[in-house]
Amino acid sequence: MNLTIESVRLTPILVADPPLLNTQGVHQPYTPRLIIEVETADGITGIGETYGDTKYLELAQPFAEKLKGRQASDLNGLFGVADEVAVDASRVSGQVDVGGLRGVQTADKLRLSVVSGFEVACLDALGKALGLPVHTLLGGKVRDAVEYSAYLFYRWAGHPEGVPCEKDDWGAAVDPAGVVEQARKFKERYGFTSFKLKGGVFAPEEEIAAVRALAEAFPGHPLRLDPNGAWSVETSLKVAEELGDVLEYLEDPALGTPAMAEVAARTGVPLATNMCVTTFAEIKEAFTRDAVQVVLSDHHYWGGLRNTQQLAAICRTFGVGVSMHSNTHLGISLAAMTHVASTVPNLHHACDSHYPWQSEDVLTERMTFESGKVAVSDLPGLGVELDHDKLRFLHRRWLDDDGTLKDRDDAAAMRVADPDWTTPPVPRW
Ligand SMILES: O=C([O-])C(=O)C[C@H](O)[C@@H](O)C(=O)[O-]
Ligand SMILES: [Mg+2]
Repeated sequence: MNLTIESVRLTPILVADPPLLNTQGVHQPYTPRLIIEVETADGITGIGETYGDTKYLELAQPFAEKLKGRQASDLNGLFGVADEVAVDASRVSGQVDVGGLRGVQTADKLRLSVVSGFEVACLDALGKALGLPVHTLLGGKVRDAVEYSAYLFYRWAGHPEGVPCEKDDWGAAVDPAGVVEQARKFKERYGFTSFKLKGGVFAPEEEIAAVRALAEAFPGHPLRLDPNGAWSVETSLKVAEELGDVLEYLEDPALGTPAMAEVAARTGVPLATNMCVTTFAEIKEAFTRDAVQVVLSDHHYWGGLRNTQQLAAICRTFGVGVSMHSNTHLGISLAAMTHVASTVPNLHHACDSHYPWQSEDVLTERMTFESGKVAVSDLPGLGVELDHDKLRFLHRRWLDDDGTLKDRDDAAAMRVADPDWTTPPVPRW
């Protein structure tokens, strides 16, 4: 068996995205992703997926070059390769990432976000070469299916008039009734039994009313609310008090570890985060201050599936819960998330996934949810197959774009509807 990497193909694409609202604006009609193909000397191809914005592409190109001639099995070596790739300082502000709402932006995190796509592709190739599923390469699954939660968003029925986009049948959700209706559709279509509402969009009272309406419509179902740090400590505490009886956890009510620690000290409602613990360096302060009770891992920016396992082990050591965060992603990443989640013993909360919002994919067969769960594949590698025609079609869309959509910008998308829109200050309420 020859696992030498002979070629690496990088294909940036634009995929349709609905008008999902968050505290910074609204999703653009198309969002960038990068599809990675790693081919071994034996002609085996492994696939991976990660963020597709320019700053990731800039790193992925030199990274891909350095990978040629290395072994697909040399997963630890990927981090050394990443260290050799220079990050343009202007790409990392050290501030919270405005495009993706996933915490501070650092050069290391950018590198890890690229490493993760290659690590998944190498694991897929390795699994196919050995005839083993990715979960076996990760030490073996401890469950046969992984549970996901319905990721509810306030949204418009469609993108603003005149904006080229794909249509969908979800309808608008801008009030409690709309949110409940959306949750019903999620339950009907995918069988989800826990619900997360993306908040920070409307005033807290309106979002409290929406979560109350969900609790009435779905009694006993786990509920979460995530305003992406849009609230002050006092507002966070007020929401926690009003919704404490129905929330499984409150996600990033306030921005940053000090504010989260203050909220956590004064409420019994568990706090989850994908904003203040997003790198290994951030763990110590957050855990010693008891600022968070659940960390939402994300293999994309934590640096891959094995780093996700390491994060889970640290959480287990400190008695902190673990689950999964999601940005817009396609089926390759859902497959990767499912493999790693199946190996984490202490994963006791349903994971987030944007996948139901994505009408387009690059797989020959879409991933499916049964009773809110994705079955863990036992096929070699990730157990999914790339559809090259679909990939070409979505790449063509990326090539044809004039640059407006090549970098995610929720504020710019919002300005199409509201020309005066600027990213709100934090805390917003
Ligand atoms: O905090 C979170 O769960 C996210 O940031 C997930 C996504 O980025 C979501 O907020 C979005 O895409 O608008
Ligand atoms: Mg979040």
